Order: sequence, then C-alpha cells, then structure tokens
Amino acid sequence: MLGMPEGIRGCLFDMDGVLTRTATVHAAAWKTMFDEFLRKWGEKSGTPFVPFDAKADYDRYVDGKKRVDGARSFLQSRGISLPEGTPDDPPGAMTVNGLSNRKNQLVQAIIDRDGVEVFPGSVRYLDAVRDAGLRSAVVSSSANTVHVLTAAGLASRFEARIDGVVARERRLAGKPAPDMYLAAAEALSLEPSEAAVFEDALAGVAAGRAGGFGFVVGVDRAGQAEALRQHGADVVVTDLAELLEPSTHSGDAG
Ligand SMILES: O=P(O)(O)OC[C@H]1O[C@@H](O)[C@H](O)[C@@H](O)[C@@H]1O
Repeated sequence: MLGMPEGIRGCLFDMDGVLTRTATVHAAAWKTMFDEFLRKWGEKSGTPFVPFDAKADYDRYVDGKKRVDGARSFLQSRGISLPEGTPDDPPGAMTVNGLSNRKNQLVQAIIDRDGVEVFPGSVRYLDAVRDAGLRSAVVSSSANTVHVLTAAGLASRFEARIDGVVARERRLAGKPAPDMYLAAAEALSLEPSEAAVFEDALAGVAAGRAGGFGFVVGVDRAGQAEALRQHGADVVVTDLAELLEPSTHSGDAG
C-alpha cells in the first residue's frame, strides 16, 4: 500500500525537495552568493568569471549537504581553497563560513518573502504513513528546518528531527555519510533495515545506501533518475504519491 517492501516500520524523510519545494530556493541562493564571490575572485586572481551552474554544480557538489560542506565542496571543484573562518564571520567574508553565512542570508530572505510550498503528493504520503501506523522522522541537512517546516504547516508531523542544528550540536557527519539517518532511526527505536529513506539529493541516497537502510526511495525532481539509482536509490519516483499507486513507478518495490 505504501510501495515499500515488507518489514519497513518507519520512514525517514529528507525535507528540501522531498517534502517542500525548497531545493530550487536553495539553488537560487547558492547561485547568487557564488556568482558574487566568483566575480570578485576572478578580479583578484586575474582569471575569467565562470558562473555557478544552478543545476549541474548544485546537484553534484552542494545539494543535500550541510551548508559549509556544500560551500567547501564547490570551491574545491574550482580548485579554490579558502580559510574555514568561524560561524560568526560576516556574510560575504572570503572564508568558507563567510560565504555560507551570505548564502543563508539570501535563502532566509527568499523564504520570508515567498513562503514555502509543499508537494501535495508528499502530504498525501505522510497521511498514508501515519494511517498505516508507521513511525516517521525528518532528516535534513538544513539548519533552517524548523523554520521551513513551520512555514509549510508540517512541523507537528514528525516524531523525530535530525537537522543541521542537531548535527552541529551532536557533531554528526553530514550526508553522504549515513550518520544523520542512523541517528534518526535510533531516535525512532528502529534498526536501519526497518527504516526507509526518502531523498532527492545524490548525497542523500548515498547516505541511505551507506547506512544499510531497508529501502531507499529516490525522488527525482531534477531529471536525474539514473544518477539517483547509481548513488543508492532502490526505486525512483517523481512524486511520493506514485508510491501509493505502485504500478506507476519504476523500480523493484512491487
Ligand atoms: O543552508 P541550510 O538551510 O542550513 O541548508 C543546508 C542544505 O540543506 C539541504 O537540505 C539542501 O539540499 C541544500 O541545498 C542546503 O544547502
């Protein structure tokens, strides 16, 4: 009925791009910040300005990761090494933390201005999970998770939350390491094999595979179904509601 194998007792949901239409909001904020930076960097180093690609660069280096991990990972892809700085660096300072803080300023401004849209199919799926008596947690790298879930009207839907704030407090490694998902399974008193992971990011499905979870659902919002499979998805859907009608999705979950 939920499009998952027997034995799954709980669902661990990524948020941005799975529950809420916020992956594109993050991608836009990353692009504004990195393009500001890359222009300055080009002038300083005498190299041409090559803009951040909000699809290719975002999907490959940034999506699904903790903020500073995403910043560092993209900079590395361009051979740029900046000092780490500290979390209270001013937004836009030429450090990994300063650039990350600038991106956060931008993303929060967009969310405050435009609000948050939920995917209706995901809300239907959350309803079905609750009605089936399964447990559920949200597992997001975002330190803005509470703010986004509240704006989306989903804050009371989950029994556990492992997000960017919790990961920082508990020093959990970020996705693609499985640690955040493992912490969520533990919070629900489930073995990884009893939990399903729902992810739209390559780093996220990789975390699901690395943690030995019972089922990894790739949610393809960006035309990257094959890459999601290669990184660890057992099945790929374009919307969670497809799992409520199992015959329409491609994969091995009958
Ligand atoms: O900057 P935040 O809100 O802490 O979010 C960190 C990351 O959270 C992830 O959920 C998003 O996929 C990334 O795009 C984002 O960068």
